[in-house]
Amino acid sequence: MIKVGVVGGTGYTGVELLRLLARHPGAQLHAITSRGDAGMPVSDMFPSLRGRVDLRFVTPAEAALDQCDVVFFATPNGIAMQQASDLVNAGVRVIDLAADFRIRDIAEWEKWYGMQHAAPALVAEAVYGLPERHREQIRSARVLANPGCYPTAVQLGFLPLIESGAVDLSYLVADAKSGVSGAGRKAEVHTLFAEAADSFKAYGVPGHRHLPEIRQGLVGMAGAPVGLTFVPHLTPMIRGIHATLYAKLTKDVDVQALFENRYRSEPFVDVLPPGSHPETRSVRASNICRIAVHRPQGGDVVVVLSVIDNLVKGAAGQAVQNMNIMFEFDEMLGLDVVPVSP
Ligand SMILES: NC(=O)C1=CN([C@@H]2O[C@H](COP(=O)(O)OP(=O)(O)OC[C@H]3O[C@@H](n4cnc5c(N)ncnc54)[C@H](OP(=O)(O)O)[C@@H]3O)[C@@H](O)[C@H]2O)C=CC1
Ligand SMILES: CC(=O)N[C@@H](CCC(=O)OP(=O)(O)O)C(=O)O
Repeated sequence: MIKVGVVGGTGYTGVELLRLLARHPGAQLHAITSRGDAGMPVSDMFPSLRGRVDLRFVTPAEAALDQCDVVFFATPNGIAMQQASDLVNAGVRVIDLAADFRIRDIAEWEKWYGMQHAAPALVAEAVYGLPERHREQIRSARVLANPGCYPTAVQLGFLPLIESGAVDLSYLVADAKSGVSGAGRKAEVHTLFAEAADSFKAYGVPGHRHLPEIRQGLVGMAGAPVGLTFVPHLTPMIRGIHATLYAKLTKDVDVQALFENRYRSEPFVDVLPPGSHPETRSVRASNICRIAVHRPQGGDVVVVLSVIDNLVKGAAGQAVQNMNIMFEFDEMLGLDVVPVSP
């Protein structure tokens, strides 16, 4: 049984971690932090966890995180980088759900995140936790950079095409839509019901902070520069990401077979039969990414549809999947959840 700490247990990804960890047979919750709600029983804030989590929130200072085997940071960007060195030096493994360790180029990270990086040396050793690509490195990671939600859906959708050299790397398009929980639980005007419901909009078109993360991943797959256009949208749903990806084929390949072969042994990627159109609700509350691949009218444009639950495969579920790999548990332990439908 490993001892687990969660920093930021009152946020959307934090409570999703608690939901998954509470039923994980190899993990014991040791401390769950909140600065604003320290002292409150976790199950008072989240009645869904009554009988499952009997801890109270504690402040990060009270949490004795150095007693843990692993600490998850479900905090805003810029928090984990301040505490990770001390934890790693105390023998604690760190899984950051924020972006502090995702971008290898420190100057690039500082440009997009608007702050100075506090732990550049740890960025150099951190492992990017997309298991479908980096499973071997994840096993021994001391600092694990859990991928962003959009980057997970987009990279899994492009991966077979780019690895096989089947597409024109100079013109890749990712048109992605997210539910409102992607913006977190903190109060903000643009996520108010009257602002976000019954409406639909793009944002971040000139540049979103997930652009450099996705580009870094695609360049790693290709071993060459890529030209990527990424446009995120906010949709009036709570959970889910739907990424529609476009690329131009440079050779005549059976794209269905390409995807099926690449993901045949992946427990959390489901390649749907030809002609399918995956819905976000088909992955709701699960760690599954469902993918369909099309060549409309048999042309040379390939269209990939990739759906995930942003809070699960896009955050807490992938983080638990990474924990399972790091601690040599079965990769599906605690994650064999049937999606909720409708
Ligand atoms: N929502 C999503 O779909 C996804 C989110 N992420 C990333 O995961 C992280 C968490 O996101 P989300 O759960 O949505 O965020 P929320 O805003 O919902 O929650 C943030 C949590 O962090 C705590 N917190 C805030 N500031 C600090 C601090 N300075 N020190 C310690 N704890 C702090 C808050 O509690 P308190 O203030 O009481 O301490 C709260 O529990 C973010 O970096 C986000 O970008 C990644 C993928 C998807
Ligand atoms: C709908 C919405 O606002 N989504 C967030 C992205 C989700 C997120 O929290 O980003 P990370 O995965 O990098 O942590 C945004 O666009 O900023």
